[in-house]
Amino acid sequence: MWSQARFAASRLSRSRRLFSSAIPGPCIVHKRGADILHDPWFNKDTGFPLTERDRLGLRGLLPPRVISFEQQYARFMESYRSLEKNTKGQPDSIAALAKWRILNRLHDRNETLYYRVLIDNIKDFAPTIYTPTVGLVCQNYSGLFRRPRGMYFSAKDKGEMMSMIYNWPAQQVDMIVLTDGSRILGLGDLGVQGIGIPIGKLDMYVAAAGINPQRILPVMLDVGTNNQRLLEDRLYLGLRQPRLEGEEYLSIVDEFMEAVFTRWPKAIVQFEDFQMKWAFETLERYRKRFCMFNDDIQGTAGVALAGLLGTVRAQGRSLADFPNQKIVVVGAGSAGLGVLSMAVQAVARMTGKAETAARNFFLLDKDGLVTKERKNLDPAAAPFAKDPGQIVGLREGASLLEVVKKVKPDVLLGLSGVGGVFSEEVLKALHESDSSKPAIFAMSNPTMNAECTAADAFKHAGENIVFASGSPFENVNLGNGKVGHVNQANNMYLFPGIGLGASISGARFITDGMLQAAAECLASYMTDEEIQKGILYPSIDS
Ligand SMILES: NC(=O)C1=CN([C@@H]2O[C@H](COP(=O)(O)OP(=O)(O)OC[C@H]3O[C@@H](n4cnc5c(N)ncnc54)[C@H](O)[C@@H]3O)[C@@H](O)[C@H]2O)C=CC1
Ligand SMILES: CC(=O)C(=O)O
Ligand SMILES: [Mg+2]
Repeated sequence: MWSQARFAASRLSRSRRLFSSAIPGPCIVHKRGADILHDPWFNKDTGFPLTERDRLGLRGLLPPRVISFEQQYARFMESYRSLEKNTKGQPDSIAALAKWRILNRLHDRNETLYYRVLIDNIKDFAPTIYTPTVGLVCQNYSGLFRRPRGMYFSAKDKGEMMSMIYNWPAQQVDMIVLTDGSRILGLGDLGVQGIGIPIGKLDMYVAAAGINPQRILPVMLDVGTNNQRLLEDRLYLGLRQPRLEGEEYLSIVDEFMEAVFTRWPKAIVQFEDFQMKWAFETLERYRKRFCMFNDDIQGTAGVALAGLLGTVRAQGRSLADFPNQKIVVVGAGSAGLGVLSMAVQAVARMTGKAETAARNFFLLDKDGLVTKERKNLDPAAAPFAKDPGQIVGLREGASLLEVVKKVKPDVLLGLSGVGGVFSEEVLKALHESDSSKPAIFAMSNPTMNAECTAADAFKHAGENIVFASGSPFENVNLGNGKVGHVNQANNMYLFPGIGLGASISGARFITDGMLQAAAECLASYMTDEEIQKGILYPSIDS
């Protein structure tokens, strides 16, 4: 079991790792003078000691006083705290963007200080650099853009990518997060503006897995957008054309993958926020050729499975009881289907019966309960479609309320991207479920797209629930000193470890077995005491 001592040891080794890889021993800077001050990888601002100022041609380019790293750190945190105070009472989006701006400016100026600040305050800053604020940043990216970060490959670069990849200044890249911007969180197609997601994900790699920030690369593959508002926006920074489709689309992704693995054969590519059809197709196309994975399908599934196993324990049942859990999954997209596939594999392993492994799982999409009677049934959803004979009292397309009333599930898990679909009626119906401790996973992002809020879940489904959401909510005060614990069921608990594990083991491919091991490992961190309090995942700052 995970003890305090191990926590402390792991934090220590993580920070050592960060410093040993982020600031490699004999770090040779090939730049001089002002070029160094304008390079966030090497810039120390006023922190350059006098000897370095002489050696690097910086004398006279900085005010004379040398400010230590610790003083710079304290000064930044002071500015941040005063900004926090000054934006209190302002609309949430204004305050959130102000916090993002101050962090982003530091990121653009001095990465060493930025990552130190981020790692030490990850719990406070994750909602800014990651969900929910990163969603707002993507929505407004063309207006917020000041300095480029990462690489942009567009449909106009066809035939050029092999040479373009050598424009990236780092000799070595370990982790790439790639998006085509087609399904950014629950916000839909944001085209080139989706670059904010790879940037935020890679910040988590540095903060949580100690990956060297000079060896990460956020990438936007701009194949156009079908977002009319963006196409009409004269300040939009991406290609103003409809998305490429079919073979034209795939040839762009193929060319990118070939270019990346030619220059960096040991890199790992994480596919992120691709619309469902391309998420599945690219995973199948590349997973046996390159070291890659799809975070929305596979990372999310691992985190959800860890939470589902924790839920069984929270109900006071043995893990062997997992196959008997009745689970309703709302959302048949890349994330929902990824979760179901992994949960079904887990049940099949436990029972040895693959044919009946999906028996207790129910899948709904925007047209309601998915059954074998569904016209144009998506092949990816077919393994989870119910046989009409199996669901007495329910029909094809039954509403969520009907399903919850009839099935009386142990778990209601949302990956629909639709805010509020776990309505008051649905939550009250769950209150009547058979389960000793029903669980609600409102996993869609950002906050406004969550299937329900934490407060509504505890209010309508009762205090005896387990609650998790994709974006953070505050714990809920239930009165009489009782607290409704809010978990953050987000793939951020797994992807940094998947990338780090694949990288340091030199894995050539990322297999289902590795993802399953990651999920089980995450679940095993939790003590019985925590699980009894409804805590399913470790605290973010650990
Ligand atoms: N917490 C986490 O770690 C993660 C959360 N997500 C979130 O999950 C959401 C969905 O992501 P994807 O599966 O990739 O999207 P997707 O677009 O592939 O799938 C969305 C699914 O929801 C269904 N849906 C839409 N309206 C519905 C309604 N009213 N009732 C029931 N189902 C409805 C659609 O039919 C579709 O099957 C997004 O908001 C995303 O942010 C995704 C990955 C990880
Ligand atoms: C967390 C995440 O990957 C998503 O919402 O898409
Ligand atoms: Mg995602």
